[in-house]
Amino acid sequence: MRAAPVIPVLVIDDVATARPIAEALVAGGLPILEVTLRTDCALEVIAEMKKVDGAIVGAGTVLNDAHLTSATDAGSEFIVSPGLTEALVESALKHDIPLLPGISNASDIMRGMDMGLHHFKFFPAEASGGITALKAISGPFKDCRFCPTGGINPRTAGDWLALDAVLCVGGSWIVPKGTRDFDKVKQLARTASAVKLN
Ligand SMILES: O=C(O)C(=O)C[C@H](O)[C@H](O)COP(=O)(O)O
Repeated sequence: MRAAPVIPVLVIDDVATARPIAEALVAGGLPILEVTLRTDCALEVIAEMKKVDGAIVGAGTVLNDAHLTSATDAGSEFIVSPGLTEALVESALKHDIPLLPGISNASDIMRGMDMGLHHFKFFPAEASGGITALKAISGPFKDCRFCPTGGINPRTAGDWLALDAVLCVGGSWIVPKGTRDFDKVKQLARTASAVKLN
């Protein structure tokens, strides 16, 4: 979560674009890549992106033990989920892989803490009340850190990153769905990696 200010959330449906997209993101200063399991070829995309020097590739949209197992087998180095279940945490412990589960209220955080977690994705960040909500929710949990994701854009990323409780943000804006414009991806990554704290 500290390796880059922005984690690109990727929805890739053409394996042929996996490597050039990963190369563009790494060259643009965003080495942490979250490949969502939202497309049929996502596991192949993870394996392809892992071949790129400097890329740290994980799987997103991981909902259960079966997803986590196949994502780990494909070479994922971390796991992101929109929510938090005991089964998923147990699966991550079994596979000894870092897990960033989604939370959107105090009870979710407390369940996570009961299982030894202190780092969470705040999802869906804007729809859950935005910065005001995260400030209020994170108040009682001084040791917890967050990666807000969902509805964040280049104009608001700096506002989120300025919060002490926020280590990084996630977002899909860096790689528009279906893009083959890899120079543009590099440019968007450069801008995101240099985001100024507002
Ligand atoms: O697929 C998942 O596991 C998710 O949790 C959803 C993604 O994180 C958001 O869809 C990204 O949000 P946007 O940047 O607003 O597009």
